[in-house]
Amino acid sequence: MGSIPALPSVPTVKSSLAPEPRDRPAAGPGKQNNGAAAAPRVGSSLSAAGGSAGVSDMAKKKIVTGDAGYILEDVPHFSDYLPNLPTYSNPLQDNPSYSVVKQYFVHVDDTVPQKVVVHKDSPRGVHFRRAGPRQRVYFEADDVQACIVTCGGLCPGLNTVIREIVCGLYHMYGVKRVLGINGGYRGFYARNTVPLDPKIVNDIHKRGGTILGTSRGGHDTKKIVDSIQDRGINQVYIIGGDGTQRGASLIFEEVRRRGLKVAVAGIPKTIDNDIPVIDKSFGFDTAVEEAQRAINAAHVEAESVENGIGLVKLMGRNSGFIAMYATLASRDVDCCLIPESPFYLEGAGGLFEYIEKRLKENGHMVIVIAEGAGQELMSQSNQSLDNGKDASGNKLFQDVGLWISQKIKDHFSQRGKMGITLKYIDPTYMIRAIPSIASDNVYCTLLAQSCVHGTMAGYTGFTSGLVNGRQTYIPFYRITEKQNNVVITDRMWARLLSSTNQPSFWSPKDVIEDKREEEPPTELLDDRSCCAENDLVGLGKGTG
Ligand SMILES: Nc1ncnc2c1ncn2[C@@H]1O[C@H](COP(=O)(O)OP(=O)(O)O)[C@@H](O)[C@H]1O
Ligand SMILES: O=P(O)(O)OC[C@H]1O[C@](O)(COP(=O)(O)O)[C@@H](O)[C@@H]1O
Ligand SMILES: [Mg+2]
Repeated sequence: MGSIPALPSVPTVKSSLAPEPRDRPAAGPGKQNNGAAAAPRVGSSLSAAGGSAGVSDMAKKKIVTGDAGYILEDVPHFSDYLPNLPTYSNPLQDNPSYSVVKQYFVHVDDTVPQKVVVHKDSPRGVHFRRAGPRQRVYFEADDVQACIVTCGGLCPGLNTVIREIVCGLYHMYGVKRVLGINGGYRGFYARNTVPLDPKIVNDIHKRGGTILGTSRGGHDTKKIVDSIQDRGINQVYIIGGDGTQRGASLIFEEVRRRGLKVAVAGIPKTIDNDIPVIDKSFGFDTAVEEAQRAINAAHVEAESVENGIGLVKLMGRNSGFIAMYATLASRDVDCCLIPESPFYLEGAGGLFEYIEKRLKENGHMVIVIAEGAGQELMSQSNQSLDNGKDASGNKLFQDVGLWISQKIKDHFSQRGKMGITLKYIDPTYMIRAIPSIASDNVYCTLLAQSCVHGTMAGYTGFTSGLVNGRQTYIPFYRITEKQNNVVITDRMWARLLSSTNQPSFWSPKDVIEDKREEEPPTELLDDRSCCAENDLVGLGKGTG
């Protein structure tokens, strides 16, 4: 964490766990009731945020420390760089739907722990600011000009998030002016905008894709912030994955450098579930559900012929979560191959040996492979193949499904080997393009509403995300500094191995080396207990 200089003006205060009274008086003139002031000890680390690409020294960490090793990785707030802004009472307190809710406003000291499994003497550890409505807001409804942009690859639920931002702003805060930015980041400066209101977005959650369009590449910070200024935009909602959040961080820094009262907020999107810290990304459950259809088809094809093999490729560039969860859910899969678990084809303990064994035992088998699996094997066997990068700089992969199908066919066509029939199914874009299922729709709604509450309350430079079942505000650098990957020395991968009976392709020595991992990844289903009062009970949580 490095040394955290204490700010002399902020007294050391013990956190109170008492709920914030509903009728707590408004902050007086010149005071902002934004939560940061109640923090025990606040520091600002001057180190580059996480050192990740695209995040400069300006992205200062806002760290608050407290007793017993408590650390709050806080998010920026207008009051950090725009002193004495006026605040207003939250219109939700007069909203008939919400005004009856007991303790509707989030207590200024509420934070959410990153780790919920602790030992008696372990430090309290890292926390994130709890998301939700605050008593005081930094915008009057008529002054808000919001905009929404979607970037990167498609993901089920994008339209739901758009819908719920528009409806949340409109119905909860009375905000009427919301613009859609067309075609991703480059839309800020190269395309026309579209006005959005609850009527226009009413049915869009039933459609796949994004009504705003999306793109890769085209992030030009200066042009984007110029456009934000020219259009009088003061709330920017950016929906996208790791690359998008890096871009959002740069926009936030430039906005702050120019001293603009513009809230920049991200909503994490990735079908691959490769974003760290958060419990899971929206659209993931939909993807796992839809993958079942492809796996079922592969299974039907395989079991209908002698020595049938059904092979399904699923998305997952660097993280094999979809493949792992689709496999665990299906129970028809005999082998799951993911980028995090290197495998080999020939010889003892290799894939070919396992296929032969499985076919002899069962007469057919199903293999699921994530698109990023086996890339090193492919480049070894054909070193000249380099597919280059996409417009965002993401490495483009060769089709591992086609490659491995051919390898398996070649192997079993050798003299003396058993004859096989292999059917290869690539449902990847079909999975990505469908509308989100019900549970993802609820999740999208909470993410969008949390984001709206945060920007209205003057927070900026944050991503809204679910941490241990609670909605939180997470600083951009925590989202972009690393990737969420399947940890193959965790219980979840062991569960998969025991359900498929596939070889681990690992020697005990490899496993010992991998145990040097510092921090466990976020997992959708793990052994963490689920508290009854969770913001989203049951979502992504199971007993394992
Ligand atoms: N390091 C970066 N700095 C600024 N913008 C970035 C960066 N990486 C990606 N972007 C922009 O974010 C958008 C989406 O990125 P991409 O990697 O394609 O998808 P995702 O956000 O889903 O990971 C693109 O418009 C791209 O230009
Ligand atoms: O063909 P495209 O649209 O460039 O995207 C393919 C990639 O997009 C993904 O769905 C992930 O996209 P993001 O990084 O945008 O979330 C990968 O699974 C896949 O490799
Ligand atoms: Mg990405």
